Amino acid sequence: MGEDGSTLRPSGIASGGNTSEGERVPGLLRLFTGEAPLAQALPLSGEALELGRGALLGEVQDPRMSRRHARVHFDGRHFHATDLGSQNGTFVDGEQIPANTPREVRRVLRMGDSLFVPSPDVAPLQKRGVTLVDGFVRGPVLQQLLAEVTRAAKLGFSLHIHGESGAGKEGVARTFHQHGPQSEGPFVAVNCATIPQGLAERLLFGARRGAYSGADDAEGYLQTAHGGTLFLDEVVELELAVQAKLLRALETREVLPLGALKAKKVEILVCSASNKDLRALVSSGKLREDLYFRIGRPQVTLPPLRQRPEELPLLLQRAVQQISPQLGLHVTLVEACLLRPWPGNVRELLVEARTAAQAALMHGATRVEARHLSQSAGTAFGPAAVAPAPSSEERRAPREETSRAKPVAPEEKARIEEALRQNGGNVAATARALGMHRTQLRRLLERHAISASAGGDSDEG
Ligand SMILES: Nc1ncnc2c1ncn2[C@@H]1O[C@H](COP(=O)(O)OP(=O)(O)OP(=O)(O)O)[C@@H](O)[C@H]1O
Repeated sequence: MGEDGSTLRPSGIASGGNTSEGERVPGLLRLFTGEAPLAQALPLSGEALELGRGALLGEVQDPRMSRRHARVHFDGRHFHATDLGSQNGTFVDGEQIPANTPREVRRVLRMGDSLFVPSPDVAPLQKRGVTLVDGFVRGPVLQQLLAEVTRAAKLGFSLHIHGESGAGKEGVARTFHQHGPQSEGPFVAVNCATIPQGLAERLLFGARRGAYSGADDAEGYLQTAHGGTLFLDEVVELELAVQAKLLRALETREVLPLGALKAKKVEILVCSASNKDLRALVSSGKLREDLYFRIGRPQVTLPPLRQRPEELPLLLQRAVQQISPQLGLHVTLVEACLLRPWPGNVRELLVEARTAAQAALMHGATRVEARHLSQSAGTAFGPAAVAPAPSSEERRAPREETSRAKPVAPEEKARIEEALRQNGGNVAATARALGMHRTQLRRLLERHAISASAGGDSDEG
């Protein structure tokens, strides 16, 4: 696995020398300056940090910051910022604050062209930075999770990945495969939620010619994954009878295709994923307990993008540059994105960033600004019915994020209907255009009582 050139090396300032290994170091993460993503940890030495152009910012200075710009104070739970009479102002969660009046910072602080995110522990960023490996952006949380995944893979275990839709579970599964004992073999990804009912057995286990009228010899996903890794996304969407057959195949390492008399040997590693809590699904009878014991552990939880802000600027930069390598990022775009909850996670962010880049080009801009981002980007689809409840660690919602708690928004419905119309009623294409998974879109269609049949409901494409 190659590491791409643009890794953001960790940088920081001394933390006062009093912290020991494992101790949490509250402070600020400086994630963006000028036009570039950054990975700079600024630990609070004592209770407060005074920020301004000068020594504290290290090598990467910001000419638009005043020499004494703002003070940030941590009271043990919350961060507060006070503007010290700066020339260009201090913005807390998107709003300019008056000078000499402390304001709680929930998510992001803007000074000059720099963005700072408060964090109860800046040590992970200081140690690990943000890396780019095979096009996959990895912040400190993801790096730690992948280290765990790699250990499970090397031991030849199964792995279950829990996380919201679009958070990057497939990328994690690929890392699992690449570090496993069968990395030379195929990686076969199957989204169980999109397998039409009644076809699951044939698609998973294959069929022999004549098994049913018109049946030809066909390999199933399990045979295709022989010698490699089978990634079962949304595994709980399989019917119980199919779950039983899957378990049998995994236990006996043999597959019996439909209509076949003789079983075929298969050697596969299994990685599964779900955005739901598997234990709860076992309790409610939707997942077989014995299958849970076979594939549900060990489990890793991939946090949603809103809990991994370190990755966001680099993800944005890459998405924008796919549209045009000449386009830069404006600080207001990154700030707006850091303020939104992104219920569709990385998938949604990438789609919206590309759309914003196109809008910027249409306006003849050289940098993508917040005004090029669609208003509903990153906000409209929450709280996703499928999203796990926010953990106690989850940062408190800033002003923009309150839209997540609102009941179904009418503009959400209008946006889905418009996207469906533009895509001729094709659910798969519409989901792609909206930056979400088909399953997520289907749930929203149900929630809003929208029929996809207007333009022909098809999953093709
Ligand atoms: N860290 C990342 N760096 C770059 N791209 C990413 C990253 N995480 C996810 N992506 C991209 O975001 C999109 C969604 O990721 P992925 O399909 O892995 O999500 P998922 O969690 O499996 O979603 P679902 O459960 O809906 O299938 C993909 O295009 C993927 O390449």
